[in-house]
Amino acid sequence: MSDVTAAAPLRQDLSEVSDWVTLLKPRVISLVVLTGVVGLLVAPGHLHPTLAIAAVLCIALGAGAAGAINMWYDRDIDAVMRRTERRPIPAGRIEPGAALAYGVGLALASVAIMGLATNWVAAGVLALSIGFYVFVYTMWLKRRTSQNIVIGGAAGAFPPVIGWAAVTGDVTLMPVLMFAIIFFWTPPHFWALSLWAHADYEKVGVPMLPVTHGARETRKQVLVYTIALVPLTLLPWVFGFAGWVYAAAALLLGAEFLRQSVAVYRDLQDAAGRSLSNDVPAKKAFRYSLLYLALLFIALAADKAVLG
Ligand code: HEM
Ligand SMILES: CC(C)=CCC/C(C)=C/CC/C(C)=C/COP(=O)(O)OP(=O)(O)O
Repeated sequence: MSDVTAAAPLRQDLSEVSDWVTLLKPRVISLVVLTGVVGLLVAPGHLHPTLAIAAVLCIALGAGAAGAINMWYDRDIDAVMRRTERRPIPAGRIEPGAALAYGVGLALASVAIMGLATNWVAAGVLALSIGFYVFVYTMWLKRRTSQNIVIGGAAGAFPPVIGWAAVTGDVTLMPVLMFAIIFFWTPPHFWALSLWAHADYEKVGVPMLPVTHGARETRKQVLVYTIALVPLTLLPWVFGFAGWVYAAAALLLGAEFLRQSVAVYRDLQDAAGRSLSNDVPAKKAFRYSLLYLALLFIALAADKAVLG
């Protein structure tokens, strides 16, 4: 057998593995894991490093499992939307039933291992967030209301609470503040994206805000939530959970997020109605939203490392 023929099965195996990884929405998980790790780092107390690693893996697996079940449920609309048509299920590379079994199996395993490795409060919040993403967001609200991502978005706000609870076994004010920060960050994050991705959602009848209320209202809501978010991010400092390192970072990062959201609001390209697919301010704001949340949470951890 020539080298080229011998390499073909290996290439196929690797691409199959990569499809199973894609089902977990790995790029989204990276930020979920970052916020979960920061929850774990800023919590008072100590968790054995092996158990801390297990807890982080469980957050990643649980979030990934929920993503896989989301892709199983949404396979009909994913097949029609350009952004998602090449995903493993609509592209026919993974059987829907197999993806569902994989997602449910990983979800159960992640919750069980979290409970055994740390405590059942952390495991319970992990189960709640998986349930929120799968049942509340994906199955109930996503196709029914333009407020889908506001209410359902709570799912993505739980990871720092899970990280905190893995160390302390409780949920107090600081993890609630971290939850609130991600909760208010989600609408500008998603609605900025939806301004240029609205055609896909329109095509499949998913009632995202630009589809139901138009681009102008969406731009306003991006700004309104960013205005609410920035003072909220200062509360960990106000309540004494974080010091000046975090407060300075929150102010600087927030000022830039506000600047970007004002640019999204002021953009008049769609004065007549719809946004355009090359909506530059909205694309910039979406990309910045990812950097913003990452740096804000890194600042929280750095603040604790520097100031104790
Ligand atoms: C209901 C809440 C949310 C919705 C509807 C949403 C929706 C989306 C969508 C549609 C994308 C584009 C994905 C793609 O390229 O195909 C995206 C990207 C992303 N989201 Fe969200 N998101 C939500 C919450 C979150 C949360 C809570 C996090 C993490 C804390 C997060 C992290 C990310 C990341 C890291 C990306 C970039 C992925 C990439 O590079 O492809 N999202 N989001
Ligand atoms: C621990 C745990 C369970 C965390 C939850 C993780 C998380 C980030 C939830 C929010 C979700 C998200 C990426 C929604 C996009 O779904 P969509 O179906 O609207 O996007 P799509 O069209 O790209 O599939």
